[in-house]
Amino acid sequence: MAKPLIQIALDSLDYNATIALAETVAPHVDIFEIGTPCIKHNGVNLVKDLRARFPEKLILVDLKTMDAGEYEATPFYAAGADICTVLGVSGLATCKGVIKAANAHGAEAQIDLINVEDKVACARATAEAGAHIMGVHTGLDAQAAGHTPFGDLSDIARLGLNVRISVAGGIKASTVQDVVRAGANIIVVGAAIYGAPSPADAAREIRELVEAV
Ligand SMILES: O=C(CO)[C@H](O)[C@H](O)COP(=O)(O)O
Repeated sequence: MAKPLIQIALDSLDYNATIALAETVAPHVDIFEIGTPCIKHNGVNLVKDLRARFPEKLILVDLKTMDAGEYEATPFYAAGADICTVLGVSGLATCKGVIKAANAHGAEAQIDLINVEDKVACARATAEAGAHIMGVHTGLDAQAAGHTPFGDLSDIARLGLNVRISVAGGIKASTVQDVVRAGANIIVVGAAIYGAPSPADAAREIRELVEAV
């Protein structure tokens, strides 16, 4: 199996700090995630800027779309996004809209299972509808309440769906190898990199741990 990809969550609101962090960690990551607060704050021009600066990297725009899937996602794919996210709780019609926009641009749609009651049913239905990536995600507020994505990751991985699995939610050096072993294809790391004394060293350590599994 291919080595999992490493995704840095760029979760700052500050435009220049976002670019600077991307430059710092670029040698150690595969995907730049423009986090939801960041894309809301900075808009589509940040996608164009990152695309121009890093033509070799994948760019995920964490839109967390809730309605009007095709309409909302299309300009972000047109600006250079490789992946946009849509909320599983939005329902199948909205997910299908983002999948359609992704396919029109030769790109991918990721279903974010955050706060979905029946994650297995949602994953099955959206995979059947052509979703490319299933995002197992414990959000920042749920993390603060003590939740982790590990149980959900096992539930989704064992379905054997024809999608890649992304996992996010407080992943750090001490847990990254467990999520690789549990079947994650894309590992999202935010605070454990950008909150570290040296984000470059933290990203390098994550890469080395993933490669060592
Ligand atoms: O999408 C997000 C919050 O909704 C975060 O970007 C994601 O959870 C990764 O960050 P962290 O590793 O700090 O949890």
